[in-house]
Amino acid sequence: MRNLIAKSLHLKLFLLFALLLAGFSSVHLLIRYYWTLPQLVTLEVENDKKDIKKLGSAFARIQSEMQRLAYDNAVWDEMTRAMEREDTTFLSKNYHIKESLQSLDLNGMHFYDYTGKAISHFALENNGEVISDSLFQIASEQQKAQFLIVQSDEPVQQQQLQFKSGVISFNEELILFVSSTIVPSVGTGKVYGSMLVWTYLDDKISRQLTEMMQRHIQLHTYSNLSKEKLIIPFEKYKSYPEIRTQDELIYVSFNDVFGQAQLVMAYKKPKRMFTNQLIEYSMGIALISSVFILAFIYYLIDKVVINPLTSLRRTVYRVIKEGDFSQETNIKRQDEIGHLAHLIDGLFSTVDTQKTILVEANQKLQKLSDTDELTNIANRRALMQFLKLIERERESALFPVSLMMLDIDHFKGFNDHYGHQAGDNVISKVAEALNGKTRSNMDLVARYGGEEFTILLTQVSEEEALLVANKLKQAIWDLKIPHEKSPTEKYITASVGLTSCLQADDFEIEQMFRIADSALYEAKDSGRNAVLSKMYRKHSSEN
Ligand SMILES: Nc1nc2c(ncn2[C@@H]2O[C@H](COP(=O)(O)OP(=O)(O)OP(=O)(O)O)[C@@H](O)[C@H]2O)c(=O)[nH]1
Repeated sequence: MRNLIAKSLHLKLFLLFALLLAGFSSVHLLIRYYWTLPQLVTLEVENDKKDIKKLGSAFARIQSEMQRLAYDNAVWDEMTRAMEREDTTFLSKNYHIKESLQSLDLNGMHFYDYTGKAISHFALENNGEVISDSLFQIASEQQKAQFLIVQSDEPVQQQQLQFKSGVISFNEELILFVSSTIVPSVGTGKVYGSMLVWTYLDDKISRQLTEMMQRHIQLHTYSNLSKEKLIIPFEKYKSYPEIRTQDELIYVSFNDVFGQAQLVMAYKKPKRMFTNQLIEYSMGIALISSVFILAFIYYLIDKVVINPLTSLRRTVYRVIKEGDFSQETNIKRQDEIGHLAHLIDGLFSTVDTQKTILVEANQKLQKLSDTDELTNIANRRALMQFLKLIERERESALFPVSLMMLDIDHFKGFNDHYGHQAGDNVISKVAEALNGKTRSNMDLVARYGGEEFTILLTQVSEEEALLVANKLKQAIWDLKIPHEKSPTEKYITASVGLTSCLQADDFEIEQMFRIADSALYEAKDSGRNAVLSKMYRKHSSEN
């Protein structure tokens, strides 16, 4: 795997992006769990506490409204007089009116003297039925002590107006009450008794609270609720680290006048400003968009950098493999990759030019090494190469093949008489004549050495070869180069030894030379300016 990565830019890039994605996700998760979520949770707890505080205030407001109502009626001189006289008729006529109680959302209105003795009372069920035995009429002394203010045998002479209010339970019914001392209209003085108003803690109150809180508030009795629920005592809600549980509702308990939790208010817990699901979605969306963004960046880098580099690499590889430096990268850009491609094109072009120069130089060198300097015809080396080629390509249609050895007659005498330079000129002229009388594409005229030539004929019969040999001999005579020192002729002449190999299988280079040489020897011996053909025989068959 490491090897694969080391070799591929694509893989490196892919790995880098995978790392980026993993890094991004980790950072996102860390921020989420160690910073965002705790902050949101703290904020949520704060908001829940604010709600509970608001709930407490709303409940207090209901109580203070009842208190105002009690004040409006209790602090009235007419009332003090009626209380003094224990004028129940006055009280009944003015206060014990069903409609006014209902319109005030009250269930009961009671008057007591300063000792706590009930003087007049009026109480209604919610359906409008009069309660004959008012709960407060039959209340115990202990209970009375909680909701009434004055209970001394002696009348209190001078006292400020006083209130008591709270929740109390009677016969498993929860009741909200307010009691007020009855004092003259100045708000202070002799206490004539107490007035008490009360209401069931039921739907009426729940509706009022719902309206004030702008959210549905249910009322429950503490003892009716499952003990598994988290019920937060209103007095302690501030110290609670968490308000929420798995429950749908938040429960807040309020104490009765004895300090016992009696009333529970419940409301649907407000929707979180955040939900885990929302954060999960955001994480998911962030991850998906990151994948897309990284994929797009990957695509861009691939298109802009890696692909052009790959194309460059392929071109360079192909050029090296094929050895054809005339190719181009075909990348036309202004940036660094464009410059690199331009440089590579330049390099290719330089190599191509150098190569051409080298090839030409090699060709020239080849030609030089195959050419005789004096005569400009093939030299012995080229001749031998051609013969070896024939030997190798036996199957080819070159046969029959004839080999002639041609030697200028009495050349020593010519040289001695006319000088070496003149001798050179003769050699050149002879070569030219031989070349002119042979087929350039089928035959080869080579200078074998000194004043000796070899003529190789392909695809000719023995007879034809003999004709050619004679033609060549005649061509030299026809040059009519005077040779005063020749004992045989007045012009330069040559002798030719010839042999022809008809079968490819019989062809042996050395044997060809041997027989042609021997024929030449015999031609010379016969008086020169002669052609002598000798039958070819394979070396092995000769023996
Ligand atoms: N000018 C010149 N002379 C050469 C060259 N190569 C060889 N020779 C001369 O050619 C002569 C060859 O002489 P020989 O081999 O004795 O034979 P010949 O005098 O030609 O007599 P035959 O061959 O028997 O007819 C020698 O004198 C060589 O010096 C050359 O390149 N230029």
